[in-house]
Parts: sequence; C-alpha cells; structure tokens
Amino acid sequence: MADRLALALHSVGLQIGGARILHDVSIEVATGEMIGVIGPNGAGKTTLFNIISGVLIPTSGSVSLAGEDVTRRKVHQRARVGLGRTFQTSSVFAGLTAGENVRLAAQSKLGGATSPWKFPRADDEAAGIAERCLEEVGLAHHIDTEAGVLSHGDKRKLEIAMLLATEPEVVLLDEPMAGVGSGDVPGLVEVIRRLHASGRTVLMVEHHMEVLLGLVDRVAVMHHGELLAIDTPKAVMANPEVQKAYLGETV
Ligand SMILES: Nc1ncnc2c1ncn2[C@@H]1O[C@H](COP(=O)(O)OP(=O)(O)OP(=O)(O)O)[C@@H](O)[C@H]1O
Repeated sequence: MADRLALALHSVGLQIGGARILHDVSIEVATGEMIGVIGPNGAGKTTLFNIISGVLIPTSGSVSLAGEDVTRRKVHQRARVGLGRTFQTSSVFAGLTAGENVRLAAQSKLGGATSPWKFPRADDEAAGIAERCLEEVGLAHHIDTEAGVLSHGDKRKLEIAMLLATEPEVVLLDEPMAGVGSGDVPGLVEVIRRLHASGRTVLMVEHHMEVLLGLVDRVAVMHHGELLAIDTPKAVMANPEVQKAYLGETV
C-alpha cells in the first residue's frame, strides 16, 4: 500500500518562536484520491499547503511524495517530483493572452525561457501544450483573449490550465472558488471534477462546503493546528467533535 501513496505527511509539526502553528499532523493520500481540507479561520490549512509545497519546512515530522522524502526539498524540486499548486490570489499575467500565460507555465516545465518577451515560435512544444491544457479546462475559445478581461471563474480555470501545463501528479488547489460568481461555480466544479477523474491526486482547501462535499473522497478537518478528523464527507459531518469545532459557523 505504501508505494501507492501519492502523498504522506508523518507527524508534521511547525513551531514559530513560541507559537505552535501545526502539531502532529499525519495524513496519507492514495494515488488518484481527492481530499478536501476544511477548518475554521486560522486552523492551519494554508500552513499545511505551504508545508506540502515546500514554502515552509516543518520543524518536526516528514513529507513524502510518491514515496520520496521531500521534507527538506525546495518548491521547484517538489515540482519536479510532480507537485503543482494554485494560490488563493490570482497568479495570471493580466496583460498576456490566456494562451501566452499557459505557454509560460509550459516553458517553465520544459526548462525554456520564462520571460514573456522571449517566446519561442508559435509551433513549438509549449504552444501545443498550451492548446491542450486550455482545451482540458474548456477555455480553448479564449486562447487569444487577454487574461485580464476574463471572468473570475475563467481566470481560475486558466490557473488550472497553467498548472496542468507543468504536468503535476499531485495538485493542491487553494480556495479555487474564492471570488468566483455563483454563475461560474458549476463550470469550475466540472473542471475540478475532470482533474480528479483523469487520475490526478487532488487536495483542495475550500470554504464553499456544498461544492467541496460533493467533490471529494475524504475530508480532512483542521482545528487549532491539529488534524481533528479525516474521513468520508458523511462521516466527518456527523462527527460531534467536528460539529463542536464549527459551533457558531455553518457547516
Ligand atoms: N509566520 C507565522 N508566524 C506566526 N504565526 C503564524 C505564521 N503563519 C501563520 N501563523 C498563524 O498560524 C495559524 C494558522 O494560519 P493559516 O493561515 O494556516 O490558517 P488557515 O486555516 O489557512 O486560515 P484561513 O481560513 O483564514 O485562511 C493562524 O493563527 C496564523 O495567525
């Protein structure tokens, strides 16, 4: 079983000064599984993503990707092992077209120039990848549209296309629905569902509970820097400890 784990956190902790930010977090994610990460504000969800992606190094415990210990590896080294991530805030270049944005992401993977002023010819490999990835998120018709004029929902899809261009096996989505209008939610949900259906392993922090519960295989609940529960959506929502942690909030 261990060799089929896409991601394993073993007793991960993070202490900053006197503050205990994360404590004893252990999570095993099977290849192809989709996990939702929830928890009240300040519970440690973003910190957890930062530790998985290498932005932060834990002060205790270990992180493995596809069976490889990456605890002390840098962000770009983890990308090489197959980890990709989107952020809460948009990371697209507003002045470039959707196609150019994805080409830049593809070039970073291919090891080419990432400067927007040094595009290789349109028929190169990166351009092909860009077309394929935009197609996968349903944005092929926007290949020549300036990213800045896309709706929030389409910008989120574009970020996912940029992520796909780096060919990740494990994908971290940080609040993909944030700022997205209700009309754009179903389309974005469908893109995330396909991401999962294509066999990729997905971890998603999302406050939009209805969306999250309908998508994921399991839910990890963070509370005060600890993992309170990890189980199926149904079991987690029926868990009295989880309900107590959310007292005063709508689950
Ligand atoms: N560098 C740091 N130094 C001190 N405290 C920090 C640091 N980074 C995070 N924290 C604290 O750690 C806790 C967890 O923060 P984190 O951003 O991971 O929570 P979160 O669950 O993502 O919250 P939200 O839902 O509001 O985004 C918070 O109390 C935060 O103030």
